[in-house]
Amino acid sequence: MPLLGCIADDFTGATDLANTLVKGGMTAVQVIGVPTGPLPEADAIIVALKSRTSPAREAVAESLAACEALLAAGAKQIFFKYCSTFDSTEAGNIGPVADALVQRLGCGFAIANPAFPTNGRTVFQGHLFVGDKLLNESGMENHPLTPMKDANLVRVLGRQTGGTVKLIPFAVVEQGVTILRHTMTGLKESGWRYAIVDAVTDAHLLAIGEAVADHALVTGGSGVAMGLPANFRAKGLLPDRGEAAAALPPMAGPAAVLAGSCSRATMGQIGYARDHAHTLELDVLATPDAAALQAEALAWAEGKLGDAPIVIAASAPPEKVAALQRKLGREAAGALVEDTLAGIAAALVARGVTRLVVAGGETSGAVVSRLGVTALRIGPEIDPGVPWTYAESGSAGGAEHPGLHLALKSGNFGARDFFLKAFGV
Ligand SMILES: Nc1ncnc2c1ncn2[C@@H]1O[C@H](COP(=O)(O)OP(=O)(O)O)[C@@H](O)[C@H]1O
Ligand SMILES: O=C(O)[C@@H](O)C(=O)COP(=O)(O)O
Repeated sequence: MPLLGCIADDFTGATDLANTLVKGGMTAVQVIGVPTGPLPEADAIIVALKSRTSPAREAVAESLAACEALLAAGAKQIFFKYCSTFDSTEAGNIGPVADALVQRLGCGFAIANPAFPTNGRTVFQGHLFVGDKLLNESGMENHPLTPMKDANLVRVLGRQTGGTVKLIPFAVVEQGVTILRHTMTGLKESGWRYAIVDAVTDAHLLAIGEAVADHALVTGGSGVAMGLPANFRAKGLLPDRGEAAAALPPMAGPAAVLAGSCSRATMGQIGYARDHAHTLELDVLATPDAAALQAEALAWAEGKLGDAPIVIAASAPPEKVAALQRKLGREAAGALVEDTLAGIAAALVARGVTRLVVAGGETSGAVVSRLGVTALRIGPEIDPGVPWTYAESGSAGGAEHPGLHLALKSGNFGARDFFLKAFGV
């Protein structure tokens, strides 16, 4: 029976959250899509949806279905995971999904906290910073699907929800768990639906995590989940599992990286790979045709597969992304690139690739879905927020595989040498 039931709005976000929970000593399994059968055994189940950019009604329906499955399995607390850069549009989906979960759980109130200080995301006076930049000056204002043009999260969430949003400021958070707990209870009793909670350090997140021990619903990034394993341990529900929580089968076999993220960190990682690995950069604008791009990539990969990773990227700078979007429309442009990379992934697995890094949340959703993977066990962390995961043997995109190691890298996570470091190169 899972202790914590999680609903993540994209696949990299799900592994990021799972990674935090595993580091806190919980076993975690990431389930792909709304579960239809019995859930695997784990302390935390993370249902990975691709709902960040889908129409709000679909995102709500899928999230509620996931919530039902987690509650039916016995989950004691529900966590709604979204991006540490609060990726969303004016229409949602953070507000609509959170509203639906608050209503389903009958809890009236939930915190909203995307902070992840280790990766430079902090919230101060309700404003989200990425490093020393406000969110809307961090590059996220150019995101292909969810451009973030306002750093004031009280305002951003306020536009997406039918409820009300209040700030719990730094000065309150600094006072620690007891004051935080009272403040949250007070807000709930006064009819506020959400509190954006400031957090600048891990110590703040641990205090917030402890203060929400008895909340039916917690919403946020993976950072605020840091404090949750200790709550279950304090209640005598979680044994000390130590490093065993992150054990995966040994890794071997041909390696590849597929990048569909246009975020700054990924663009830097592609730049590094250019000098250190076989790297192909697809020009989607010149050839906006999935079949042709796949044929180009597979012909290029011929004879290059081995222990050192090959890197195939569709990523492009903002002006090229904008040009493709003008030509095809925003959604169709994203879908074309996702379809291209998903097809390449399936073909590479059919050619024996068993270790795969995918850069980008939407991209990971497309790739993992095409591979037909249904569950990922979470293993050791490569860089903050990005663990190796393992999918049991099965058939991926029509080809049998002996088990796949996958690392789903959030667009903006990872050091510059991530694509090689992940494989120990
Ligand atoms: N060259 C390109 N032109 C237009 N869109 C692109 C291009 N390369 C990637 N994309 C799209 O940009 C989106 C990036 O989103 P995602 O994979 O979630 O990355 P991130 O993790 O950085 O948010 C995807 O839908 C992807 O298909
Ligand atoms: O919280 C985060 O930043 C990540 O877990 C996440 O959700 C990233 O999404 P993508 O940038 O779309 O990969």
